[in-house]
Amino acid sequence: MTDWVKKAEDQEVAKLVDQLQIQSDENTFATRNNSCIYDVPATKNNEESEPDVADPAETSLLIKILGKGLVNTKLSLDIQQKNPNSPLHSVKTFEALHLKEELLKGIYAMGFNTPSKIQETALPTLLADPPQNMIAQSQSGTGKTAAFVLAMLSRVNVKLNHPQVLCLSPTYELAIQTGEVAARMGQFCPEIKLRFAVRGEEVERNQKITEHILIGTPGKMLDWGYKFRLFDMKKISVFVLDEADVMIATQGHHDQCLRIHKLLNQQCQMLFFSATYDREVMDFAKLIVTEPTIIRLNREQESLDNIKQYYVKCKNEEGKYNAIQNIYGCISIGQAIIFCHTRRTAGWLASKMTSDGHSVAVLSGDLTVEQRLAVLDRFRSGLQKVLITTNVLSRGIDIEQVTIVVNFDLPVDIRGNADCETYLHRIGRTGRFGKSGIAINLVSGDKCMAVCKAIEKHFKKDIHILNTDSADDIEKIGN
Ligand SMILES: Nc1ncnc2c1ncn2[C@@H]1O[C@H](COP(=O)(O)OP(=O)(O)OP(=O)(O)O)[C@@H](O)[C@H]1O
Repeated sequence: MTDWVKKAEDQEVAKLVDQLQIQSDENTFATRNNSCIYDVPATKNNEESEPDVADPAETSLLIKILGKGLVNTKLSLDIQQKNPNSPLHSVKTFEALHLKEELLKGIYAMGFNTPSKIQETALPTLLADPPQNMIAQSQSGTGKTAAFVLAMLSRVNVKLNHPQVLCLSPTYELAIQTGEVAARMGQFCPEIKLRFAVRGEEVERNQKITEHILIGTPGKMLDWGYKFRLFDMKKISVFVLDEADVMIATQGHHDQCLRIHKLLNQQCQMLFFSATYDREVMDFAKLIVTEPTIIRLNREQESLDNIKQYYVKCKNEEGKYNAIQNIYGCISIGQAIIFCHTRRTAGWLASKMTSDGHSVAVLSGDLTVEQRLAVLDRFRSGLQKVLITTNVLSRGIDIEQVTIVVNFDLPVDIRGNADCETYLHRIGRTGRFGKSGIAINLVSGDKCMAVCKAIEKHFKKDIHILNTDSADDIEKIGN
């Protein structure tokens, strides 16, 4: 494993992302616009004027890199047992799992003293004999990766020199992240060999792969296992689908994962892990995973209880801008996020505010993951007080210190109706942990007003009118 550890360490993600430009698929090179967001080009392409949305794989990577350790949660677990022969129990210590000593040493060397909530329940099932299938869901940072990596390492029979464990990730960078965890956890097990099955990794056509664990992206895995037959898919005993929601919901990945799944042995242990599962994705997962134990960590309920909500009537975009000018002094006392619908609006607003001498950060979909990290780091460290963004700042990315959220554009679905879930998610960023927060909605036109009213009705919480031309009203926001 030593070479492998070194390799993983050498491939520190920050540097990687820097060199590589994130790709949504190993075979597609996304062309990125690295030019400064403030330079809104004269000829604007469609992407800029369409609603800006987050790429789930990029978001996962961002969340992983931003994550600073285990998220402690008091949320309850929801467990469904499809196989009546697999009694469920939980462990309070890693010793209780009866792991190989070297593996336990690796866990402690990583600074893990006790299992996290999801690990307590998942690990006994993951390590059980006979092997049990699992579909697990819990929010980012709760210890899923560490759990399945431990299962992967503990299942390897080092006497057999062929791949026994496959772990699929949606992107190169996410695969490397998982590999790094495996390398660290297995650092005292030099006999366990791992290999990345990602672009740039090549194997001679006439050679067989002898490593025990393959971590990679679906395309490369299919090439190696099916097209070039560099290993025997039927000999795989553990199959892990990480970021299962992204994998299943992304067309290309979906097909490739299904093909891999079909080539596997019936007895292969199937483990699906994800931070979220849409209903369809969960239904699909249940369809292809036989008798799974399903573990879900109940979602933290975002609430509007601690949030004062306002709306400001504006004539047009300029009117909205004036409203922001008027409240700038107030919003920049703490930290504020301004949400726009499109990259174009975000860019326009940022350039206007910048030219008026305000210091603002911008985060939109045309930035690389590395650029987004830099923007978030600056904002989180308080260097910039105002962050202008789109829906690309999607759920899961936590910025605790936000006190005001401004909806420059109210969130709407493709039919133009109020998107209440996104509204809750956006403004739920403020007013957390019992602190009070403020949400200001800039409303122009009847359609927009109707959206605002629909949101008010949906949550049964008043959204009060705010006149940003009135000093008294503005003072009201801060109190
Ligand atoms: N039992 C533990 N004790 C202490 N730290 C832990 C434990 N398990 C995991 N961690 C640490 O917590 C962080 C989050 O863990 P992990 O990456 O496994 O979570 P995750 O649920 O897979 O998150 P994501 O969905 O972002 O991949 C990591 O820094 C990891 O090293």
